[in-house]
Amino acid sequence: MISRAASARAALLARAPARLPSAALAALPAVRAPQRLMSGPAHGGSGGSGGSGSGEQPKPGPSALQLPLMLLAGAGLASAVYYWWAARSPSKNRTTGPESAHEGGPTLGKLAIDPAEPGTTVVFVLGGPGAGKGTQCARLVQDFGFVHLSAGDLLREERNRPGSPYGELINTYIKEGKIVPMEITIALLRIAMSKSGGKRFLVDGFPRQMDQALKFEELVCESKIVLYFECPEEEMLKRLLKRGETSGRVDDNIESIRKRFETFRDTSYPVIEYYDKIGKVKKVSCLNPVDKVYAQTRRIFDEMFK
Ligand SMILES: Nc1ncnc2c1ncn2[C@@H]1O[C@H](COP(=O)(O)OP(=O)(O)O)[C@@H](O)[C@H]1O
Ligand SMILES: O=c1ccn([C@@H]2O[C@H](COP(=O)(O)OP(=O)(O)O)[C@@H](O)[C@H]2O)c(=O)[nH]1
Repeated sequence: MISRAASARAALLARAPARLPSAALAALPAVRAPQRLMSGPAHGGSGGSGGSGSGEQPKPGPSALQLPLMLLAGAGLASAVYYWWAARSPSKNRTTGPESAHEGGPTLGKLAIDPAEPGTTVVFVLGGPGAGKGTQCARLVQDFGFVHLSAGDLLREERNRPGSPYGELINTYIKEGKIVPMEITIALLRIAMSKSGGKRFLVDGFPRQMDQALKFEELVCESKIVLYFECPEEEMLKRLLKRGETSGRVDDNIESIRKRFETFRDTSYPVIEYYDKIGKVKKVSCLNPVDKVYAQTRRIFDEMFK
């Protein structure tokens, strides 16, 4: 089992995109704690992730020339955070900044990525865009007392935070269906985990890329299982276009949806394959009404977490 896992991991890493280029470290802002943590079905039973569309502040789109420059700048900035972060790491499992993460509120630049408390349970909730991850998570929160953390919601909150230097970058990545550099997402997740005070987490929509999975598990916590909501693209497309009628999300439109599907196929699905090879994936078909999907999901949680 271990050697199969190791070889699967090596193969996937070989397919992972190259690291971002290095750049100078910029001064980094305070990260506000997300509002929906403990019970707030971040996605809402009917609106799903679209719920996070409230407060959506579409920004003027970049021109064709600006876009690659913004992506490059964003990548460089995030990369700088990563290298700074890695360079200061005194041990493999713990990365500590020069000052306390709690000094004057957590900041990305000063953030200490502490491992999660012993006894913490993390379930990664994966599936294509619009499969129904958020909808099912909201039900699980009610019945099993998990804290629901949607990585997408956390990124949208950070994007909307006045003064965030990541706002434009996050917005561009989301609109383009690309994956925001993991340094930002892992930091936001870790802050949300510690602020929640909880011990059991549904980490929804993350990891979307193999290196994110490995880094999160190295720094924060191993996942207990991976709940995979399987859904054909045509069904997800229908659901997303419907959600787009009210979500106000910058990416619930046909152009962005196509790009998100491509990213899911090429970059995120391999994460599911990796966890499947090591026996961690629990697959649920989403091609049924919400209640029926939930009945199957619930059975898995009854067995594992009751
Ligand atoms: N089983 C289902 N059948 C029909 N519609 C669904 C189902 N599950 C979710 N939806 C709807 O599809 C859309 C996407 O669901 P959501 O939970 O937001 O997906 P995700 O979090 O995976 O993007 C929402 O509008 C939601 O109400
Ligand atoms: O770990 C994550 C989670 C989300 N996203 C970005 O946020 C978007 C929306 O993700 P979310 O999970 O909210 O929505 P879904 O695509 O599942 O409907 C994605 O397409 C990515 O651009 C990201 O970069 N990293």
